[in-house]
Order: sequence, then C-alpha cells, then structure tokens
Amino acid sequence: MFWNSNQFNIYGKIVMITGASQGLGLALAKAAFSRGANVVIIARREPILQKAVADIEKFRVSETQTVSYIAADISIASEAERVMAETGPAPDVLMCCAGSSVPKLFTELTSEELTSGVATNYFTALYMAHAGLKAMAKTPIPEHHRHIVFFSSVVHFYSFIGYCQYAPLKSALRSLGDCLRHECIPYNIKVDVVFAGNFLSEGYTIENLTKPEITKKIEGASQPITADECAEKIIRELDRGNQMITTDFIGFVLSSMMLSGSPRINYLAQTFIAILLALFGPVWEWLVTKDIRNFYKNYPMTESETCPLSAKDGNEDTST
Ligand SMILES: NC(=O)C1=CN([C@@H]2O[C@H](COP(=O)(O)OP(=O)(O)OC[C@H]3O[C@@H](n4cnc5c(N)ncnc54)[C@H](OP(=O)(O)O)[C@@H]3O)[C@@H](O)[C@H]2O)C=CC1
Ligand SMILES: CCCCCCCCCCCCCCCC(=O)[C@@H](N)CO
Repeated sequence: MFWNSNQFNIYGKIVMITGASQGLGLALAKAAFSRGANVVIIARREPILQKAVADIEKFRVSETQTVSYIAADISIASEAERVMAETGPAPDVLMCCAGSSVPKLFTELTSEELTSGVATNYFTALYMAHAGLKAMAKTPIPEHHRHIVFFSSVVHFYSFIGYCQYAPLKSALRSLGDCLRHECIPYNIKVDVVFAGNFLSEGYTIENLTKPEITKKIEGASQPITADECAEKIIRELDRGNQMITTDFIGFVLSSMMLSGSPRINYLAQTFIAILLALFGPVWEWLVTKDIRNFYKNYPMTESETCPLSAKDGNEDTST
C-alpha cells in the first residue's frame, strides 16, 4: 500500500455528528461507536434522537464509552453555540452531516423550500463549524489530527436539472472546506469534504417523491448503496488520509474535473481523467440537453408560461 491506512483512529475520542438521528449520520455514529469513540449526536426531533441513541448503544466496545444527544436546530447560530457549550470538552471530530434536498423544477419550488435549502444544507454546517472551530482552537493542540468533516454531494461536481434548491449550497460547502482547510493548519485540524453519491436513507425516500423523471434519469449512474456501506466507505477514506472523499465510481470520476487547489487522491490518474472529461464534457452536455428538451415536450406547462420550450425551437443551446 502507498498509504498509511490507520489515520482515523478515534478510539476514546469525542466524535460529534449532526443529522445523526437517521440516515448516513446515524450510520456514521454507529460506525464511530463501534470503533471506541465517545459519540454526541445532534438533530431537531428529540424522540428520534432517543431511538438513535438506543441503536448506537448496541455497538458499544468499551464500558467507559459515552453516547449522548442534544436536540437543537443548528441552522440558528446561537443554537450551534449552545450545542458546543453543552458538550463540554471540544470534539476531536466534528461531522456536519445534517442536510436534505427537495428536488423539483425551480418554478415549482416555494420560497419557503428555497430558504430551507439554504438553512438545512449550508447554515447547519457553517454555524457548527464556526462554533466547533472556536471551541477546538481554545484547547491545547493534541498529538493526533482532529477533523472537521463537511457533507457535500456529487451534484457539486456536476449540477443539473432538479437540484436548484440544493446543489448550490453543496457547492458552497466545498468552497467553505477549501477556505477552512487553510485556516485549520495551525491547529492541526484536517478539513474533509464528502461528496456522496446516492445512498438509501429516510431523506432519500422523501426526495424521490418529488424528484422529476429527468433528474432520476441523469443521476442513474449513481445507484444507491446502503447508508451503512456509505459510512464504511467514508471511514475507510478518512483512514487513508483522503480529504476529498467520494463514495462511488462516478463520483470519483467527476471529482477529477473539479479539483482546483483541493487535495488529490491520485494525482496522475485524476489529471488524466480531467483531460478526458474536458474533451468529453460538451458531448455529454449536448446529449443531456436533448433529453431535457424531450422531457419538456411532454411536460404540462402552466397557463402563464405562454412560451413553453419545445424540442426544436426556443432555448437554443449557444454553449457549444
Ligand atoms: N441520501 C443521499 O442520496 C445523499 C445525501 N447527501 C447528504 O448526506 C447527508 C445525510 O443525508 P441523509 O442521511 O439522506 O439525510 P436524512 O434526510 O435522512 O437525515 C437528515 C438529518 O439531519 C437532521 N437535520 C436536518 N435539519 C436539521 C437542522 N436544522 N438542525 C439539526 N439537525 C437537522 C435530521 O433530523 P431532524 O429533522 O430531526 O432535525 C436528520 O437527522 C445530507 O447532508 C445530504 O444532503 C449527499 C449525497 C447523497
Ligand atoms: C462530463 C460530464 C459527465 C457527466 C456524468 C453525469 C452523471 C451524474 C451523476 C450524478 C449523481 C448525483 C447523485 C446525487 C446525490 C444527492 O445529493 C441526492 N440524492 C440528494 O440527496
């Protein structure tokens, strides 16, 4: 192996996970507990948090381990500060996993759904990272790396129809991760960003209820895995020291065209894939545009939309 694969040793450490009452957050909490960490989980709904704590408890490996929850809406800055104050000692690992999407066409989204997209996907991570880093910065720097982990999505690498309420905020998290990684150097804190592909969760079931068919078609390359598999994959990548983490093949390929100054996983392979994708990108976009025109051809437009797009006229693609 070229990498040291035990870089995420969390035995006896404090791991705080937001959005861990269900889905991926809960799967990560179980995985962290089974590796000997002390786990604190955060979400808004208390009964679901209580049930999650009981679930996590089953993975205990030491008598001295603790698992607890704090119910809070961490899209509110003062609530994120309260969570950090109530936890006591600063976490060694802060995973900002809370988030969700309402996939719909832009004009069909309400302004409340747009606002909650920003709050749930961006503010929750922004305010927790802010409160968390301030708390971590006050403690003496330990020997081991500490971590702040953001949860973005493959839709950051390739954004497409149906994800207007969600993808821009996941892109903001990548940017926040890149900025914060620089600022965390003096504290020996690693900043990791996870770009998950589809996985099964309560949130995934709900988003599929409103997801347009064309969105389902485009994201077909990312077949859902289970939340437990996704959590294991993320921990394996953290163990290898990777900071830009994808959870499926298409995610890894697409990440290569968007690396900017972020850390690489495989410098040579990703540079090569980036060149191929730069050549192939416009061809793909041409195919997708054709699919989208067909989708709109059969889509019931509202009366006020007097100029519906058709497959052959209007909205001509000028990009290629
Ligand atoms: N599922 C998928 O296919 C993919 C998901 N992702 C991302 O991975 C992460 C986990 O996804 P998934 O497991 O599907 O999510 P779920 O929707 O199943 O769970 C979301 C969690 O976040 C909590 N949460 C939401 N808003 C807040 C808030 N304001 N304050 C505190 N907690 C909050 C929820 O609890 P409560 O409602 O009680 O607050 C719940 O615990 C998300 O960031 C998601 O965007 C990325 C790629 C793919
Ligand atoms: C050169 C261009 C090639 C393009 C290939 C395009 C393939 C797109 C795959 C996109 C997968 C998106 C997963 C979304 C997961 C997610 O975040 C949601 N489930 C929300 O929770």
